[in-house]
Amino acid sequence: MTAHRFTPRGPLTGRIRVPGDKSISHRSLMFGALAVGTTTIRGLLEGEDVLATGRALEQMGAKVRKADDGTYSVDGVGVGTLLQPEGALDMGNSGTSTRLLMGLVASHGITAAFTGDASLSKRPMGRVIDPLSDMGASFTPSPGGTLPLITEGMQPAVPMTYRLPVASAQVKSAVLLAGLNTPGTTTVIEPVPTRDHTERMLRAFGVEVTVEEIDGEKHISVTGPVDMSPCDIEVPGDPSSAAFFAVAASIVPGSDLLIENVGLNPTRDGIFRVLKQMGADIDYLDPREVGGEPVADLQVRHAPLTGIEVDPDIAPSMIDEFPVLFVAAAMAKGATITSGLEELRVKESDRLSAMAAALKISGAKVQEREDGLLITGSSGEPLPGGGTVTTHLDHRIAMSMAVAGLASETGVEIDSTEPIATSFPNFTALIDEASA
Ligand SMILES: O=C(O)C1=C[C@@H](OP(=O)(O)O)[C@@H](O)[C@H](O)C1
Ligand SMILES: C=C(OP(=O)(O)O)C(=O)O
Repeated sequence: MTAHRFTPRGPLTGRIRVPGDKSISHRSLMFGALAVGTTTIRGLLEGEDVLATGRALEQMGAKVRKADDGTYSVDGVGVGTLLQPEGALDMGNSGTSTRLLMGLVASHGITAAFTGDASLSKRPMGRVIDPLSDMGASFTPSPGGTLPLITEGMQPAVPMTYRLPVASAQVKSAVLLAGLNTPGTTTVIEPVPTRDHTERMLRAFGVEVTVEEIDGEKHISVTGPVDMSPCDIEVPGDPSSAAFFAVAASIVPGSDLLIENVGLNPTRDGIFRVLKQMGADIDYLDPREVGGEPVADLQVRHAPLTGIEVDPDIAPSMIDEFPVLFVAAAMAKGATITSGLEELRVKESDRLSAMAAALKISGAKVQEREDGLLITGSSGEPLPGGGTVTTHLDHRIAMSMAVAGLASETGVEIDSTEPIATSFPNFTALIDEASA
């Protein structure tokens, strides 16, 4: 483990470009593997999670290549013809890889073992095992419904209508991906909207996806088995990565930073809406479309923030951004109250307790509640900093507390910087670049 102290620096200025969106990168590789022919992907995130997806797809017959100019290509095997993988599929730290690939395997006549790191091996897989079992797949999980586990697919699988019991794009996508090779119509009912990259990108690969709104709920259907045509994809910048820099520029005095090419899909942009409600100075420049997704350049200037009560309904559109929002709240004037965040307890770490502990060690006033945090901010005063923060193999805890370090008196030490490569390999280099 490599510990690192993120120390206060000058303002963040200039222009930076964050890497490609993690959710879109996973899906572009998976759908490329299911198409017959060659898909090209520009701007793929080369984070550990996405690379784990790529390796697993290669084990199942796809060919993933990187050209000299950085463009990736995927030679797909076609829906229904994924190959039996020889060894276990090592999912590393990635919940998205695991749950979506379990969905794919579930409707193919193959058996796959899924393994992962200590963090991933604690995360609940019952949420995908339940619906995929109803479609005919069999599972042998570890006690508690966790990894390591074996998925035995069923071909042909049985179509179903599944109402999501938790707001989860991963569960939605797992069922829809199983539906691609299932004869008949598979429908997911989504009471609360979650990120819709699966629906958008399947259409780009030639799949008919219907979305009906009934009594305020979305009914999302695919009718299998489908044929998928290859596609040229451009991956927009990841709003979840941009969020660290939006908060850093908001809380470090004198900052004026342009973050280029940030994805602003309405199912993902909650963090920017909440920061603006708190008084952040964020402008969207040159709004446009990249790869079927809304994108803009974000101009972020330092601004005094005020605590708010965050509407729990916005949570799904910023589910990964709460750790860094908590850092913004710790620097705001007054109290920030969050609720309805039970899902944060089953991410790479228990993000409510990990962030409460990390912020307290750094001198912030935090009260942990069952479903959220109550944070009383410092009114813009730097946090004292000091102790070493435990990141629990969680990239978002590491990067959030790195941002806190930039606005602290003495810096914040992260126990391990390795998890950062999961989603944002050049994070530290970009901090250096923006604060040079
Ligand atoms: O579908 C996806 O790409 C993701 C969905 C979210 O997880 P849940 O669906 O479990 O909320 C999110 O936390 C994760 O980083 C990526
Ligand atoms: C929750 C996350 O990812 P995953 O579920 O794919 O591990 C994340 O990136 O914050």
